Amino acid sequence: MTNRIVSVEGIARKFPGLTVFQNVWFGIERGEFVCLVGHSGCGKTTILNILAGLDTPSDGVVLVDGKEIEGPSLDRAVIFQGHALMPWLTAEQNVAFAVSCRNPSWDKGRVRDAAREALARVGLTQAAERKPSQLSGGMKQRVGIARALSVNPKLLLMDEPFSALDALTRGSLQEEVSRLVTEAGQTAFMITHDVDEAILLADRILLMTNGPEARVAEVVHNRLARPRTRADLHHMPGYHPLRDHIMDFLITRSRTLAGTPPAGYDARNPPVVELGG
Ligand SMILES: Nc1ncnc2c1ncn2[C@@H]1O[C@H](COP(=O)(O)OP(=O)(O)OP(=O)(O)O)[C@@H](O)[C@H]1O
Repeated sequence: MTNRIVSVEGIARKFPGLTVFQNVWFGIERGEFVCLVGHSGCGKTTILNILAGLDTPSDGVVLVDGKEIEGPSLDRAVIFQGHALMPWLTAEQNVAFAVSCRNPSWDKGRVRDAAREALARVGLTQAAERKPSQLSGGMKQRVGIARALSVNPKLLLMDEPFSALDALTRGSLQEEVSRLVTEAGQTAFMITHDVDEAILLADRILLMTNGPEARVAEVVHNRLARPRTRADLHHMPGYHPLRDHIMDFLITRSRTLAGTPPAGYDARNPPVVELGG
């Protein structure tokens, strides 16, 4: 008996004259962190949007807790690349808005306390009264993280959440998300272009071939021990073969494997590679 929370079953996304991806199957276990890696245009954002309920597959279905997705839901919170905060509300009000949508019966005081607690978890207590225009890029993204986690989603979805940030801020936020997600046992799905980010955060990394007609070519199980920190990552036994494998995929195999699948390829069970342990 598995503890599968998300089941992606044979999805495709087609536009007139373009099949972006097809026959994509994967699952996400409860408490698992899954990263999707692939080149621009293979359909990563489209897959995330389908999981969010913002887009629908042309073929196939996505089940969350056994039920087909029917649209956006607070069960599936998204952290976008641009923070998507409401500019006229303070940091606390932005989070409080999500908390009150999730818990319509809560009074103002309870909502405010929950919003403050969520901001405290990302180190933003002092900035609660500031509007987004008075916050740095990293702080805005922290508010986005606090807002997403404040609704206790079944699934946290992240579309390159750190890519617009400078390297230092990116590194500290990656570690913070890693800590928060681990502490909460939060199930997460993230798109990234940053191989070290995927290695730092993910339990499993899905490698997609180049589009059009992209597919999940391979699933890498990341066996590196936790906790992981950016500073230690490249000293950990097993890190280099893991990184080399993903880099080799992105540089060469994502292209050479594109198009017709190799003999024996089973889209429901793409090859699994265990690395890092
Ligand atoms: N409404 C649309 N009509 C036609 N083509 C579309 C539409 N939306 C997306 N596409 C195409 O689908 C493909 C996949 O887009 P998507 O944004 O999912 O890719 P991606 O892998 O996330 O890329 P990136 O890494 O650059 O964000 C692209 O070729 C894009 O042009």
